[in-house]
Amino acid sequence: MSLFRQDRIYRPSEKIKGYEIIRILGEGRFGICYLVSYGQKQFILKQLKLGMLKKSKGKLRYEEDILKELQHESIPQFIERIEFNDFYGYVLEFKEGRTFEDIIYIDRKAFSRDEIYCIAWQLIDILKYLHSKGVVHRDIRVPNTLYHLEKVNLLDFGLARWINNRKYRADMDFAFLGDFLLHLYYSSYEYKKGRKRPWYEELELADDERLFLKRLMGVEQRYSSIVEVEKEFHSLLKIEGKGGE
Ligand SMILES: Nc1ncnc2c1ncn2[C@@H]1O[C@H](COP(=O)(O)OP(=O)(O)OP(=O)(O)O)[C@@H](O)[C@H]1O
Repeated sequence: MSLFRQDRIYRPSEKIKGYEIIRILGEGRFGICYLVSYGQKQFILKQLKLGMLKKSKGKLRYEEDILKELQHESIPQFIERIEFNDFYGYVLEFKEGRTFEDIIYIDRKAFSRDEIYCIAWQLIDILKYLHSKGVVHRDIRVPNTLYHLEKVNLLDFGLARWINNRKYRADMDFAFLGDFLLHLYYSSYEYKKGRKRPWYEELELADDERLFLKRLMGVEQRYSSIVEVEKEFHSLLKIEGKGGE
């Protein structure tokens, strides 16, 4: 998809309202994501493509509207909107870390069970916060999550919506969480020749762990709320002796 006529890509060392471009981090269908600096600090600047902004009839504004309402240490803070003639974008807090996608598929890190439980715990905490604020993320995936010093950060609220219990339900996040955790489990899996089996047969999982994942994924009765997910996860920690209360 080419840029709309007025869209301009900014180059390193150019400035936008005092923010100096360091480099482009990514270009999606809807925008360009820059790493920028202001004084000594680094930030993220998201430039929305003007053509898409028109076509999407407001949908591109959800990330901005939603991030403005959130305050959580694992979610980038909204800093400010920047708008002038042919530019529409916003500045976000820069979060440290590599994406789980890079850690799993480039670094080839094999996550231990303890690490997986610690990551799951943090993601459940983030989801509990989001759902309590009336937000469903709908895109918790390995390229949208950063890991730094054992802390998880959740990015990319482009598909996030206000929960309305019709089209946008909180439980939509559970299958994403389940699928995300499966990527972590598979990071240490040794593939064997032969017939491909479903994950719940292939992975070596304790019964309760398997049921927990199946319920997240909707293979068994889906959890009704993040509070229920948290409760079940808590009992799992106790059963597995991972230090839960
Ligand atoms: N707040 C942030 N802190 C640090 N890095 C970030 C932040 N936001 C985005 N990034 C980095 O920039 C990359 C691109 O960001 P993002 O996924 O939001 O935009 P995009 O790739 O242009 O959009 P999309 O993935 O929706 O097409 C991410 O993979 C991440 O590495």
